[in-house]
Amino acid sequence: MNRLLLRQLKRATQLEGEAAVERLLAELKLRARTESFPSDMNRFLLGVGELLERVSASYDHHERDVELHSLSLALSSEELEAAQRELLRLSRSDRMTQLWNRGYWQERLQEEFQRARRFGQPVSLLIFDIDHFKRINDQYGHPVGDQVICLVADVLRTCSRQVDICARYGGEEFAAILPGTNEDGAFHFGESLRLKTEALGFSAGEQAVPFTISIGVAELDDSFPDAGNWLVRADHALYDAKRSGRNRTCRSSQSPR
Ligand SMILES: Nc1nc2c(ncn2[C@@H]2O[C@H](COP(=O)(O)OP(=O)(O)OP(=O)(O)O)[C@@H](O)[C@H]2O)c(=O)[nH]1
Repeated sequence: MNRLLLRQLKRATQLEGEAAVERLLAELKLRARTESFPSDMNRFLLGVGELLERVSASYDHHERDVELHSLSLALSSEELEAAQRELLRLSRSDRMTQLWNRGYWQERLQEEFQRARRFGQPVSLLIFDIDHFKRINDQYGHPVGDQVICLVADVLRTCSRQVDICARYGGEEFAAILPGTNEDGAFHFGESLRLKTEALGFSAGEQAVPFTISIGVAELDDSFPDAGNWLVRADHALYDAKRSGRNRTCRSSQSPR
């Protein structure tokens, strides 16, 4: 409604906005019914009253429309944000196991390296792979190999803490960053993963499919120049575990440098 009219209304009724319009309507209706008003004036006032009511109803209707549209806009922006979050999660996940993928894990490795250097907290790396996995594929077929990969991923997921950053590093190889964990803790975690995996007892049809994992752990220490070197140290420990007979956990600190 135009501002001049609203100002006049306020002056006449001592009220503002909707309350002022309502007071005016009530007043018009009352006066239009009194005998002292000439009948054509009555009709005119009733007409003005109806017009004002219609304008006010249509205003309410539009206001409701605006509210509904704002609500649906808010909803669609929420849906958009949820879709973006889901896309981001997918771009960071490994399709087969739902663990983090190698690319995202490597980003986190850099971050955790910087964080540990900055705050001096212990942090360890754990790398492991399934022993003689090629034989599992060759003997039982690729789909069984895939199932074994998923079972090992489940063991890793269920044994790890919420703060641990676990990934399928590639093929049958896995990696985990363990914040706040020293080498003893990482070794202990590795051993529990290894024993749980060994005890899984998976079978393909009638045939039991035994499988084990070999693990290397490395706690970050001041002598590692960068995150890449830290990874190499854990990899060396994994290599030691393979070389010394598989199905075991080896520590980087005990690897020949
Ligand atoms: N089923 C399946 N096989 C895979 C996948 N990714 C890699 N592989 C296979 O995993 C096997 C890994 O073989 P190797 O690197 O020789 O290792 P390994 O046989 O486990 O031997 P060690 O590690 O020395 O104990 C290869 O045959 C790959 O084809 C996958 O997603 N699914």
